Amino acid sequence: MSSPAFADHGTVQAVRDPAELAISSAGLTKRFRSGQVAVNAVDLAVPAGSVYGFLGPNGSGKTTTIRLLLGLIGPTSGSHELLGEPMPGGSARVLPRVGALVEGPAFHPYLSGRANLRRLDAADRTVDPATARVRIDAALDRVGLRAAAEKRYRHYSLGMRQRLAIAGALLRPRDLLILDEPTNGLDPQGTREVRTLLGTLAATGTTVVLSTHLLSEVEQICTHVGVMHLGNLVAQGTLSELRARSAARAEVETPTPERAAATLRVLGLSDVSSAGGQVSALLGDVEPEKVVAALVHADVPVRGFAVRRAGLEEMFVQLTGEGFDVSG
Ligand SMILES: Nc1ncnc2c1ncn2[C@@H]1O[C@H](COP(=O)(O)OP(=O)(O)OP(=O)(O)O)[C@@H](O)[C@H]1O
Repeated sequence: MSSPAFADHGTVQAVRDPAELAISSAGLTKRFRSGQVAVNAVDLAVPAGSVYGFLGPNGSGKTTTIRLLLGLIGPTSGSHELLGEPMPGGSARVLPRVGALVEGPAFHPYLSGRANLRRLDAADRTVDPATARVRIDAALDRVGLRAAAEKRYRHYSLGMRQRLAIAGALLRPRDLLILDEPTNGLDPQGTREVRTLLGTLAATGTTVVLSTHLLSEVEQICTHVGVMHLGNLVAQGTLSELRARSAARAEVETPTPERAAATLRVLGLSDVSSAGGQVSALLGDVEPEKVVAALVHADVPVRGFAVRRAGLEEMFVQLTGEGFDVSG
């Protein structure tokens, strides 16, 4: 399976076999009546079998995109496919294979986890009530709640509550799970529980898409990432592709920063900045050894020289102009 190339402004550059994509969209756009464009020409490419982190600051359009994908709202323009089926035409065939957690299900606090799932299962008219117990037990097993199944929901920890919500989405076998901020509001223990669960689900071949505003979450559990900013998909691909794309900077430590900065500019380096005894600039296509030679040639005393690649966090800041919450 080939990997998608990074898109500079929301376009997927590599042409992929659509059959390998669990989700693909072309020009998906949502303009609300207020005139606000919440999702702007988004071309998603979510490879089958991936754990795809849909990353962006609050208000960047993640939830609206997920609602569009699930057909909960219609697009202003653009199209998309889920599991190879065009939507909304293929809804009846494809939606039973898609589990989603957008607004968590309303669980009854005084009922047990099992009884809550029973109610949820009974609301699905398309399944055979005679096999409910098997389905519910299997879902409880998958989220590790079998032993706590008879406990009342109100006695569940936050992590257990979220795992029960995921169990609700797993009452049928699913090929694709779409989860909106599944760890939002959880304590560290609950967050760990849910992340571990998502890893387990992915290991069984289910494609998992989760939206998050936490870069660390993407780094810990995702294979792929799509970055949203102001309704635009500003980058998409594997984590290693994103890392490889991050810009390299040359850093020079010198007692003559002004002369060093001038030399770097002459060589064609951009974004030259100087602070203290340190001069830094984007390398671009210039080879580091050429930079060192030019500095020596210009009689710049070089006390230290390093080439540093921006970390993912710095890169996201460059892409979105915003810091990401790196905790969690
Ligand atoms: N029904 C609506 N009508 C008008 N504007 C909306 C509607 N729903 C969302 N928006 C606006 O669209 C933008 C994107 O919102 P969205 O909820 O998709 O972002 P998000 O990335 O999921 O953020 P969050 O994590 O805060 O939910 C926001 O500015 C929001 O105010």
